[in-house]
Amino acid sequence: MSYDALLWLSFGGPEGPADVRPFLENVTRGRGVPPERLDEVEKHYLHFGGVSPINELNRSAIAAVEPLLEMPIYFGNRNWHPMVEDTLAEMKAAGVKRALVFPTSAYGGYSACRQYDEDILRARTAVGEGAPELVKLRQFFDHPLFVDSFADAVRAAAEGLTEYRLVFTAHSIPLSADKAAGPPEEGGGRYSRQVAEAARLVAGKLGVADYDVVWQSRSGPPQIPWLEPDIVDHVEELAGKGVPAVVVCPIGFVSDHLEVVWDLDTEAREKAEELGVGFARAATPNGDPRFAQLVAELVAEHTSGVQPRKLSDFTSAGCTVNGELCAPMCCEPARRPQRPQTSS
Ligand SMILES: CC1=C(CCC(=O)O)c2cc3nc(cc4[nH]c(cc5[nH]c(cc1n2)c(C)c5CCC(=O)O)c(CCC(=O)O)c4C)C(CCC(=O)O)=C3C
Ligand SMILES: [Fe+2]
Repeated sequence: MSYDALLWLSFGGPEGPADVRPFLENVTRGRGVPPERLDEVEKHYLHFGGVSPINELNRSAIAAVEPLLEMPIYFGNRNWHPMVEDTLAEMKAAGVKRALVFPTSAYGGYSACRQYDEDILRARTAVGEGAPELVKLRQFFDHPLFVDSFADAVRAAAEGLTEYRLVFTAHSIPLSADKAAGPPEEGGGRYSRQVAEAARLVAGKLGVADYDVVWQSRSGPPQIPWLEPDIVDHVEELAGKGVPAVVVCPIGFVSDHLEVVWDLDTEAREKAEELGVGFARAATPNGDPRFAQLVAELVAEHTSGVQPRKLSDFTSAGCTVNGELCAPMCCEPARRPQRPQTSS
């Protein structure tokens, strides 16, 4: 099959203080995130001048992939400019008929996979007649280039530390969302099981037998259970056990965006320093040439019949056409809690 372009589809982030609130409104529309949490998260963004690193990181990763492909790369986001519907309109105007889509998330689950299908659907609906056909690339949490990149990043972060605990972290999601992750017949938990598998593969590369998998960046009302433990609580627990240092590997993310530089480099690091625990954070793959190779290889699976490389036994998933689901009822969005109506 031939393709005219690659659409790089990401989350998006604000590029100035005035963008922060409207960006957060876009992210949380209809999701039952309490306003207090939004106020809190707004402060995290304003702490960095209202600029998330995510758009720049995507632009530099795209620049690294461009020389490896024989097709142009377009950049579009779910929550902030360039918005994917505008990008798709531009693609149509440029004569693109069929494109591959690289979503900047390695995992399954509603937020990590299915929501990108919804973005594809939304963009194609907005563009209407003549919208390019969009084929999404598969999940890559178990690709050897992804695993190797993280393994080397942990090695580099741990340099000089003689004794440390290796801690993997990924974005928390509600337990109900994790239960609904994957097709129902699989029994749920596709997101948390894939995160655990990626951690196992990286630890295996490093020859580390004992490590932890924890979660970060939870939001939503406190009465709703999310994946635990939280990274900051976990640092506290390790300190209580006398662990001298932690090396944190953000296995759930591909770039050093705000959830990484705030929740890990700021909050978790401050907690570690307060408790006298050494703290080092492994880099995410974004700046590693192997990440560019990974994207090029996922593309080549479609354009030149390259055999998919994967290190786990998980069923390959995520690759669908025009925002279709991977399977019936796959990664159903969890029912959002009803918020009491406030009159204004
Ligand atoms: C699984 C997952 C990933 C990894 C997969 C992927 O990478 O796609 C991810 C990535 C990201 N999450 C990000 C930012 C935010 N996520 C939020 C809220 C939420 N995330 C969730 C899940 C995930 N999120 C969930 C279940 C919520 C609750 C609301 C809802 O049910 O949808 C909120 C709202 C405020 C808050 O409550 O924190 C913000 C601002 C940024 C951009 C950072 C930047 O700007 O640099 C990135 C890459
Ligand atoms: Fe998020």
